[in-house]
Amino acid sequence: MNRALFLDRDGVINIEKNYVHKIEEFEFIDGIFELTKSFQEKGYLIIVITNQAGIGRGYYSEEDFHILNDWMMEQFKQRGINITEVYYCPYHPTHGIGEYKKDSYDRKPNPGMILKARDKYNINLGESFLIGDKESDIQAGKNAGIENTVLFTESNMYSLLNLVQR
Ligand SMILES: O=P(O)(O)OC[C@@H](O)[C@H]1O[C@H](OP(=O)(O)O)[C@@H](O)[C@@H](O)[C@@H]1O
Ligand SMILES: [Mg+2]
Ligand SMILES: [Zn+2]
Repeated sequence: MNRALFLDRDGVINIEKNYVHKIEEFEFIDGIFELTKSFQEKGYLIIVITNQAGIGRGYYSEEDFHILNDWMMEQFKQRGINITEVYYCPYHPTHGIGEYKKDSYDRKPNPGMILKARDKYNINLGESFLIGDKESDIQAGKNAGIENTVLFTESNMYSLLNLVQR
């Protein structure tokens, strides 16, 4: 079985600026490359799980998301870090427009995205980690059965480097 580091995107990989959807808006958070590299070196898969209701709200398109996402994955790849997969949920239960107005099992705090990754990559959630910037991220982890959850604030990204040694 595999172990994974599940990462929220906005507020953990990049600075949260409300519905970031353009490359020029995207600012990596200090320490995220070191953190993901240290987990990768310990054999963890790096998997991103992100609510992207900005799509459902009509602020940007799925195409916009994929352009930014491809660019983001390339930045990690250039530093020798492999993001196994990025799961995203475009739906919003009340503010979604048309087909995007939906109460989705994938939308955090629901665990849908984590469970899809578990099944596809044979992940032992009990030995995995999740880092999020919101309580709903942590709840999604708990709802999926991940015990090692970390609510991230700017101050402690580097302190997370020793998470794995323990
Ligand atoms: O990677 P994340 O942190 O799951 O992405 C969060 C953003 O999609 C978006 O989330 C929230 O919007 P909704 O309530 O889901 O519409 C807000 O916190 C926005 O500020 C975030 O940018
Ligand atoms: Mg976030
Ligand atoms: Zn725009």
